[in-house]
Amino acid sequence: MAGTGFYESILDNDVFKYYADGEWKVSSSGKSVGITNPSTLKVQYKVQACTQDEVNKAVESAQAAQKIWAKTPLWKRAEALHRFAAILKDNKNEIAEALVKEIAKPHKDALTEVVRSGDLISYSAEEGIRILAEGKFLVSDSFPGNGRNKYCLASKIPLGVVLAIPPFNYPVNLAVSKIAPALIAGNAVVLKPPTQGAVSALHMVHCLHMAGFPKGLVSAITGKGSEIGDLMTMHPGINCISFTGGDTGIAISRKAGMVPLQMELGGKDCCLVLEDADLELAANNVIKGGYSYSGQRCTAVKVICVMESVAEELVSKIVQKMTKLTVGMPEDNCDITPVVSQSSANFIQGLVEDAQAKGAKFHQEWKREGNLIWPLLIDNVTPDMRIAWEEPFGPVIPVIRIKTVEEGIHHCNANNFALQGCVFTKDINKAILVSDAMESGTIQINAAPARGPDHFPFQGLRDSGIGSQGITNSIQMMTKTKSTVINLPRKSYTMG
Ligand SMILES: NC(=O)C1=CN([C@@H]2O[C@H](COP(=O)(O)OP(=O)(O)OC[C@H]3O[C@@H](n4cnc5c(N)ncnc54)[C@H](OP(=O)(O)O)[C@@H]3O)[C@@H](O)[C@H]2O)C=CC1
Ligand SMILES: O=C(O)[C@H](O)COP(=O)(O)O
Repeated sequence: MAGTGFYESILDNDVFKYYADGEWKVSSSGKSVGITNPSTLKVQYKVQACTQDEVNKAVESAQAAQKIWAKTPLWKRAEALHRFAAILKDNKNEIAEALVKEIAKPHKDALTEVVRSGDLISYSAEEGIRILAEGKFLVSDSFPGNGRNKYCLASKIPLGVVLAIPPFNYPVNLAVSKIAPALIAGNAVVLKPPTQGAVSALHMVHCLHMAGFPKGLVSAITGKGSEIGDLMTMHPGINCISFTGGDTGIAISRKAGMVPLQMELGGKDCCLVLEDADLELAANNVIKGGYSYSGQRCTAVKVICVMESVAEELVSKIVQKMTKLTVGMPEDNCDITPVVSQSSANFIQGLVEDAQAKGAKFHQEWKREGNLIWPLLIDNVTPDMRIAWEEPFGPVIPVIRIKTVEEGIHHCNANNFALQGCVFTKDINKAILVSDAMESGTIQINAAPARGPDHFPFQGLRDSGIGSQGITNSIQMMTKTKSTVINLPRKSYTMG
C-alpha cells in the first residue's frame, strides 16, 4: 500500500507530505491537492499545496546544501547515487502501486519504470565519474602569434540549483532522468512533481532520502503547476530548468531568466513505411510503439505514412493485431487502460470526431467508457483533419496513404513537432537517405520510436524541445566550464 511500511513517514493522515530540508513536512497552507484515479474517477490520493514561502525556503536550503555537495568527492557522490538506486529497486512495489492508481499505468509497466529508473541512476553515477574526472589542458602556442607561456586548465563545474519538472506519464523515470545527472554533477535539485504522478514521485524521493544525501540538497515541492509553477521557474535562485511535458514548456522558456533550459515536449512521431518494408515487423512496431500505455508517450507512433501500394496489407495486419490488445484496468495489466484525465479523453474524442466528420475511414467503432478509450486505427486521413497534425496522447493512430516517399518526408517535416520518427525499409541506403531527410531529433530505422535505452541522446527539434537528454548529455548540460590559466614567466617548451 502506498504510504505504508517503509514509506509510512511520508503520509500525514490522508495527505502525503512534501519533502524539504531532509524532512517530510506538512504545508502551512492547510490545503491539499486531490489526485483523481483515472480508472475510478475518484480522488485516490492527496498531496500538500505548498506555499510561496515553502518554495523560497526550499531554494535557499538547496543553495546552502549545494555548496557542501560540490565539495563532496565525486566518488562519494557516485556512492550515494548507487545507494539510492538500490533502495529504489528494493522498494519498488509500493511505487508501482501508486503509478497504477494515479496514472493508470499497467502494473507490469509500472514495475519496469521503477527498475529502469534504478538503472538510470546507477548509470548516471558511473557516467559522471567518467565525464567529470576529465578536464582539458590547452597550451597557448597552438594559436597564431602566441608562444608557449600560458597553460589553460578547463574543468566542468556545477550550475547550482536545478529545477526538475517531470510529466505525468513517467513521474519516476523522467524525474530521476533529471535528478541523477544533476546530483552527480554537483548540483542541488528542487523537484516539482506532476500532480498526477506526485505520489509515485514522493515515494521515489523517500528512497533518495534513505540513501543519506545532505539535508536540503533535494526537495520535492507539491502543488498545482498552474499555481506554483511560475514562482519556481522564475525564481532567482534557480540556475537551470529541466522540463518534460507539453507546450507548457514553450511558455516556461519565454518566462525563464538567463538559465540553461533542457526541454522535452510533445511529439507527432511519424512512422514512414516504404514499399519494400517488412510489413509484419512494421505492424508489430506500430502495435507496441503506438498503443503501449494507451499512446501516452511522447515517442509513441502518432501518424503512419504508408506507400499506397502496400497500405492495404499493412493496415489489415495492424487491424488484426489490434484485436489481441486487452482493454481494461491497469491492475489487470491490460494493454489499453484509461487515459490520465477526463480532459485528455475529451481532447482525444474531439480529434476523432473531427476526422469522422471529414470522411476518415474507421477500422473499429469509437468506444469510450469514462477515461477508457478503445484503440482505433483511423485510415484515409487527409491533411485537413486535425489528427494528421495534433498529438492525441491516446490510443488512436491516423493512417495517411502516400504516393511518393517525398510526400511522407514532407508530412513529417511540415509538423511543428520534431521529436522522433521511424522508417521501415529493407534497403539500408534508402533508410539512411530517408532518415537524413526526416528533420526530427531521432529517427529509428526498422523499429518504433523510443527514448530508451536511457543513455542514448534524446532530443526534440522545433517545438519538441530545447537541448538534449540522455544521461551523458544531461550531465554535460548541468555543468558549466571553468578555466584556470597559468602564466609562465617565459616561454617554455617540453623537449622531446
Ligand atoms: N514530452 C513528453 O514526454 C510529454 C508530453 N506531454 C504532452 O503534454 C500534454 C499535457 O500533459 P501534461 O503532463 O499535463 O503536461 P504539462 O506540460 O501540463 O505538465 C508537465 C509538468 O509541468 C508542470 N506544470 C504545469 N504548469 C506549469 C507552470 N506554469 N510552470 C511550471 N510547471 C508547470 C505540471 O505540473 P502539474 O501536473 O501540477 O500541472 C507537470 O509537472 C500531453 O497531452 C502531451 O501532449 C505530456 C507528458 C509527457
Ligand atoms: O516523454 C515520454 O513519453 C517518454 O520520454 C517516452 O519514453 P519511452 O520511449 O521510453 O516510452
